[in-house]
Amino acid sequence: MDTLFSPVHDDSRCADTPRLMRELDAQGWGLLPGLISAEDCAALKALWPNDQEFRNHIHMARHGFGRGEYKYFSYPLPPLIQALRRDLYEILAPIANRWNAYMDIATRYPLHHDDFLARCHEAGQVRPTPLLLRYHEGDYNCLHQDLYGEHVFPLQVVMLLSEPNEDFTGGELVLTEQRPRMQSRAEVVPLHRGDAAVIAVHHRPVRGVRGNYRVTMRHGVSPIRTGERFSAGIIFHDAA
Ligand SMILES: O=C(O)CCC(=O)C(=O)O
Ligand SMILES: [Fe+2]
Repeated sequence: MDTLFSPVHDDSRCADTPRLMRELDAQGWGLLPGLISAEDCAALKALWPNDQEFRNHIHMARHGFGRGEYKYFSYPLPPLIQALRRDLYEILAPIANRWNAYMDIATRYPLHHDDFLARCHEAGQVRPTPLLLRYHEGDYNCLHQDLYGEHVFPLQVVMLLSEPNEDFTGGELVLTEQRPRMQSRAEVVPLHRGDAAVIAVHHRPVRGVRGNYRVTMRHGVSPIRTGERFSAGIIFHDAA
């Protein structure tokens, strides 16, 4: 899985960082097309039955989260997930800091993930949050926010590991945003296998006539109509 490094370190990918920033600022989410290879998608899916890779197995229906399953990885994370979590954090921390400045939130994020994790761990948020998700026909993921304690990194990454219209139909990643005193707006994120979306965890800044204001974001997955859909999530804060 060492090949997993290449996308983030590839120059063409780095050159896309300004585009990612523009997308995030304009809509609260942005794409990282082809972040991981088809082989890496297959390797991640193949981890599903390996219980020693995971700390917890959640059946979403039992908690009212929707229908389908997910598993939180344990430490040490698989090398690909570990590398992506560290490298993507470094790309996203400056954006997160700018967003907090726009939203008048005092918190600033260190530029390296290890330092941010140390902050989480000191506060008792020590459990790893990256996860692998599996959905079958009829499964779905209710709109939610991945908050796991006081410390929150405001951006997260969702990687699609299956190919729409080949491996599954339906099952779209859906984002909603709720603006003060307005009705909610929904958007579908177009992903192919190997693509990732960077999404806001709970808030994003929107420029208004009287300055910036805070919009509440949620994400979920629409029902899978046919087939099997795998995804993986990278959340940068750890859980209490
Ligand atoms: O399956 C998906 O696309 C969404 C997964 C999710 O909720 C997450 O990674 O936090
Ligand atoms: Fe989520």
